Amino acid sequence: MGTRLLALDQGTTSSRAMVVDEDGRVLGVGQHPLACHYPAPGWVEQDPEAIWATQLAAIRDALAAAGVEAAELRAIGIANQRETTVVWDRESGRAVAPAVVWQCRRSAPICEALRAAGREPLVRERTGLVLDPYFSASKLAWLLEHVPEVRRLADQGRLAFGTVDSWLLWKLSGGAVHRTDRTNAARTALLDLCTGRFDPELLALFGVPASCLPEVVDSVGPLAETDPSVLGARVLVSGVAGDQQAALAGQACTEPGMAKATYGTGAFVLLQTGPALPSSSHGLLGTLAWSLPGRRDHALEGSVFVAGAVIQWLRDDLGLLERAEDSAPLAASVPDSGGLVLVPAFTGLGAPHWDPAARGALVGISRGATRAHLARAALEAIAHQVRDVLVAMAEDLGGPPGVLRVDGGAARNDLLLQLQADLLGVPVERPVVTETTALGAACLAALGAGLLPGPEAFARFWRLERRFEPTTDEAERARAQATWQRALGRARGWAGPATTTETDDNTGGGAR
Ligand SMILES: Nc1ncnc2c1ncn2[C@@H]1O[C@H](COP(=O)(O)OP(=O)(O)O)[C@@H](O)[C@H]1O
Ligand SMILES: O=P(O)(O)OC[C@H](O)CO
Repeated sequence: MGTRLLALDQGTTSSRAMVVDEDGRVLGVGQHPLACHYPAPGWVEQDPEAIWATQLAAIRDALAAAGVEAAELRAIGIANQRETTVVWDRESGRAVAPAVVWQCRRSAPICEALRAAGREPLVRERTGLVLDPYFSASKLAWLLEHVPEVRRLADQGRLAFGTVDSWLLWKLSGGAVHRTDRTNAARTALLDLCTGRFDPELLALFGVPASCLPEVVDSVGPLAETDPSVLGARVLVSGVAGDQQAALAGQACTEPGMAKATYGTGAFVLLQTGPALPSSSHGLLGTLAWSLPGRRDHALEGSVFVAGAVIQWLRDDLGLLERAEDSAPLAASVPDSGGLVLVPAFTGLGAPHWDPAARGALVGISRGATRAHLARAALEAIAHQVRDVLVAMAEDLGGPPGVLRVDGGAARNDLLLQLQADLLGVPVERPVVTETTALGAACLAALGAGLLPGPEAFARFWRLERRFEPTTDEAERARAQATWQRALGRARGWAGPATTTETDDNTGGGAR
């Protein structure tokens, strides 16, 4: 039997696992859905034990589908939803609070207080991020402040904090390893992007005790070994990265200037910048692409909080669709959205607007509006949000990337990708394997196990399936953009103080 790698993709809506061979050929997959809970407006939680149980079940299914025993695996790679904050008791190994999901806005008041105290520049300069409840630090601060058991364990030095990669490493290793890869650590708002270490001043700012932190390690190397009681064998974990960074690897965006967009629950655009530390004056994030021994590559990122999730909302909450894939034919049954504009700011707005108080808006409704128009407006909204990020990137870099590589669940939607190319005026390329995140985790695992010479070799796994060419001119794009900006103005600040003034100017400025 040739080399077998196991790639884990622990996402917001499901836990997936994939067995691949040394050429990135998929031999077996497993997938188990994962529930989100919404206990209050703007709050999003998950059960940490369910994260682990669904991931383990997906691993078992993938191994069975591939006809592979754990003992035959050369290595494991992990990609995970980022920022989501898990806390557990080191002694019992038990999670002691719900996982506070990346989309959750509960810690907005903590960020607001720090902003009012003038601390935002410190966070921005040191971490590359903005001061927003999206990132783990304020979520952890909230848990320490509001959950007595979390505080008590922290005071006793028994509290362990981790993003989902740490939680999975802890579980896979039977509690032997409390580590995080540097790309995940870069999303906590506690890591100094320059030194690659947790920063004491940031820890003090958010009131986080150093004793609860995981050890920060590279994205590749001998990161952990599975406990035999978990999979029935000791297996090396040799690659770990946040899912968007893993997708950047799976899309083989290894040269500076190459960009990808992943359309999952949210949409995440990352542009490779190489060893240079990226900075943005248009509301984008500076982040790590991957951390290798002796080399750190970086990326500019624009994070959109609601993308595929708006299709889920149409399906599960409004009952307008039976399946997510029905959105394409339904939207294609009308030539345009009939004037409807949907701004799906259900959990605020991410890049480049950074408005935690924004909420969803549906404007331009006329008597002739149908569910087909709404489905089309939903797809347009995904494409507009990604365009806003690409416009900000073009402003930061002096021009847009020449092509956008796409992946993720919603990238299966041909109409969405054509709308995207038309709004951007840039070709959009979809690879054969759209499970790019898992593929990227496998690439990192292969690199960490010494099977690949360097990231440049990731290109070996990438093959084009379809290219979507733009069919619009600049004037059409400008008109569509102007309408979208007006609708954005209606959504912004909605959940904030009633005095918030509405503005049609939402483009520049970036992070406040
Ligand atoms: N054909 C489709 N058209 C539009 N959206 C889709 C389609 N298929 C799946 N989705 C959306 O994609 C998301 C799932 O993508 P996935 O990459 O699995 O997400 P995640 O990694 O966030 O769990 C869901 O929000 C779903 O609504
Ligand atoms: O699980 P996904 O694909 O929605 O990704 C979530 C992101 O990592 C959040 O930053």
